[in-house]
Amino acid sequence: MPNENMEINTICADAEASQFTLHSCKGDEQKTLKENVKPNKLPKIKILGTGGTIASKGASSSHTAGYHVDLTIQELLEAIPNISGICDIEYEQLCNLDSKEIGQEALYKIYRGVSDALQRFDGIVITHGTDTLSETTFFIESCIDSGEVPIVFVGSMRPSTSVSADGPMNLYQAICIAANKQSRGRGVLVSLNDQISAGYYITKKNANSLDSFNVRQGYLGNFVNNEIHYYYPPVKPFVCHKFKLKVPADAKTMSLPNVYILYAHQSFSADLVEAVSKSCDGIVIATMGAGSLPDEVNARCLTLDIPVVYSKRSVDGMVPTANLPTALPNKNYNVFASGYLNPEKSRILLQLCLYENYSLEQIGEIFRGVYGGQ
Ligand SMILES: NC(=O)C[C@H](N)C(=O)O
Repeated sequence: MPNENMEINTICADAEASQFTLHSCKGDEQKTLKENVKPNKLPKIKILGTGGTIASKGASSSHTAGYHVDLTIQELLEAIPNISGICDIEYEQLCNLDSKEIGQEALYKIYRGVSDALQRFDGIVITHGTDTLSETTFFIESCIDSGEVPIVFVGSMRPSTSVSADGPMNLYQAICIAANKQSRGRGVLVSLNDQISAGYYITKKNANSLDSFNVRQGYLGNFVNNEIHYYYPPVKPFVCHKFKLKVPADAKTMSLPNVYILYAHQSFSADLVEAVSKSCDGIVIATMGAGSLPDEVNARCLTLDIPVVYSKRSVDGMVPTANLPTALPNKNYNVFASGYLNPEKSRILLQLCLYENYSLEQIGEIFRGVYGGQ
């Protein structure tokens, strides 16, 4: 349960000194205590390690590519400023992978790790590679109702061995964010490069820069010099459909249906789409513009027996339903627009719909929900 008694406001420029003020939230008796006065109860934060660049080492301090995952979550925690005045932590290594290797088994471990921690902790922090971070955040936001407990994902763009490695500061900030009362009720968050973002919307936009995550709907707040500034009151994306992942409690993994992503381009082939459709349960297409595909591809998609989601190559913007092809007579309509979702998030949403055995009609409703329930 969230800690009702304590609100933490960090006020000191010197993080090492850990001079935090602790405000008792009980009625009128608002007291300000220095960190050396032992608080009764600090927020309890669970930290789950999964790997990524944040847990990587390179060949030398000037290398920012070609590194490998080599650090445990304990070693990562040893490299950050003192947090003993902020929260009590417990940590666990779920896996230690570059995020390109995260498949259903690792994703399920993260899901289980978060679900278990929700019962006993006030906040959860997950270290994760940035390449597929937005897929995991979208999956967790779609499958877990976290109530008041913030779930904060964090990664880094530089390996731990590089000059000006960003990992330790990002991790420190993520823990502060998870422990902060203002973060309650905000669902899945991402802490990276001093920004706090919404896990549902966030997307990796730059393959190299420290400011790699930045999307229009994404930023919720800022972390500066130990201060956390949210721009809005607690909010979760109201377009997010919550799925109940029905997996037996003793299962080691889940088995989501196969959904493939195809990237459209000039001369994009209808035969390719049809050939792929024979070996999967659904297709997502990164269309040109806002749902544009050659007429022949549109016509072929409508004849398939599996759902096809039209997403987009462009990082920003959306695919409106008005750009979908017109239904064939006497054939169930199997083509859906992804709205604001990029291809990889559309893939997860379609996988979850298929896992639930939703009908084409229900899948249509879920995807229309992405626009805000139109
Ligand atoms: N910056 C990173 O974390 C990239 C890394 N390849 C990963 O996703 O694990």
